[in-house]
Amino acid sequence: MGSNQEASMAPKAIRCKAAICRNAGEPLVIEEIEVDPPKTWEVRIKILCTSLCHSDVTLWKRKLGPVSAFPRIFGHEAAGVVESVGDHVEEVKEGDLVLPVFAPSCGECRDCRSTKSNICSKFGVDSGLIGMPRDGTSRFRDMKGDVLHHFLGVSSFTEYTVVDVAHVVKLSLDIPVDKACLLSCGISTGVGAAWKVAGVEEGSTVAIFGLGAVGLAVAEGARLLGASKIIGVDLNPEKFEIGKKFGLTDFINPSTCGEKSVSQIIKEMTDGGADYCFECIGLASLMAEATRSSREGWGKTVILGLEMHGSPLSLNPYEMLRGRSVSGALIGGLKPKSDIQLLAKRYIDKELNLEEFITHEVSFKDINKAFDLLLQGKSLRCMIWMDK
Ligand SMILES: NC(=O)c1ccc[n+]([C@@H]2O[C@H](COP(=O)([O-])OP(=O)(O)OC[C@H]3O[C@@H](n4cnc5c(N)ncnc54)[C@H](O)[C@@H]3O)[C@@H](O)[C@H]2O)c1
Ligand SMILES: [Zn+2]
Ligand SMILES: [Zn+2]
Repeated sequence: MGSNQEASMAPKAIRCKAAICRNAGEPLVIEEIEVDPPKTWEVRIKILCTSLCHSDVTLWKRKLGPVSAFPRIFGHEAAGVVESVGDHVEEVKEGDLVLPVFAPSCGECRDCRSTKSNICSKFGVDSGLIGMPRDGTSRFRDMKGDVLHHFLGVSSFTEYTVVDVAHVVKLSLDIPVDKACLLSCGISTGVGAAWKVAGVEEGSTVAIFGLGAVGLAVAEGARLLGASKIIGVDLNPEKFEIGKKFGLTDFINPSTCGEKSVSQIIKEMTDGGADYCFECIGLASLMAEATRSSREGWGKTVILGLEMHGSPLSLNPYEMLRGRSVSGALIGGLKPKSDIQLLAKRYIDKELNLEEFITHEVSFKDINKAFDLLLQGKSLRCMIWMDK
């Protein structure tokens, strides 16, 4: 084939619509942008649907620091199809259903080869935080030619995005795309934390601080693993009714506890403290309270919340000496490329409840409504459809 023909077949930049955040905390603006072709090891994805996770909101609000960069394309929970691939990409091809995920896996580093870790040490924790993970540059430009920053290796609030193949999970086409989308972050985080990080056992007691999609996915995971008591803690009383669909058996509203602390009440309800506690809000004070709610001897607390204010966690060492442990996890300790496929299968097999997490749907042009709904505590996940 002549070089002219080859050049004409090579993927070109695409013009499409994206929801851009120009300044921290400001509503997103739908603008036309240009998305570069995928470079070596990269995949260009046509996003079909995306949803809003609280981590988007926390970092959308943040004005300063290394994770803050504007203008930016947020979004990291999505499903799409491969539009084109760069050199060396063999794992996926045009037309495949894929999830872009914020947690990378190279498949070769010490962590990727170990069953004990899901934190790829080749790419590190900040992979793709504001630019492409291998060279730090952007594949997005606005119509003035100015660079738009990436977000968490994904940037899904755009009709087309480019991600590194390390951030791609391939799924079979038999899962509906909106259910698949949920598995790209929040629901995998919660279910994975109960399953892989805590290892919840049959008959055990569980306490969950924060009943958003992540907290309720912990409940769903604990329900599937046979927990006997699943206590939810949330300031929003409406979360008890909805939580029952995911196996919640008890509810505590911290604002109506009177003299007693939440940990005291949990200890009374569980004969000494819950076997497994989870923090799914993002407040250091509640991470400590969750730890105090866990049982002496073997109680384990799993931190999932992204601390909203960057505050440090303060624990009483005497309480820790009495046999408690604390750990944290990204994306529920899952190995994204293999474990998310297992969760998709459990949905197909009608075991894992995904439907009830989608409480609202909006078209892409109304993306700011998804922010309002989450901030008002009305939605679990609002599905944002690109073609509606
Ligand atoms: N570790 C990970 O890999 C990972 C992945 C996804 C999300 N997250 C984090 O998990 C957390 C939850 O995300 P989400 O999308 O479910 O959020 P969400 O906003 O849907 O849910 C948060 C819940 O916490 C409740 N809440 C807020 N303040 C409270 C308080 N002081 N006391 C009791 N309840 C309170 C709210 O009413 C709400 O129900 C966030 O911090 C998010 O950044 C972490
Ligand atoms: Zn998320
Ligand atoms: Zn790796």
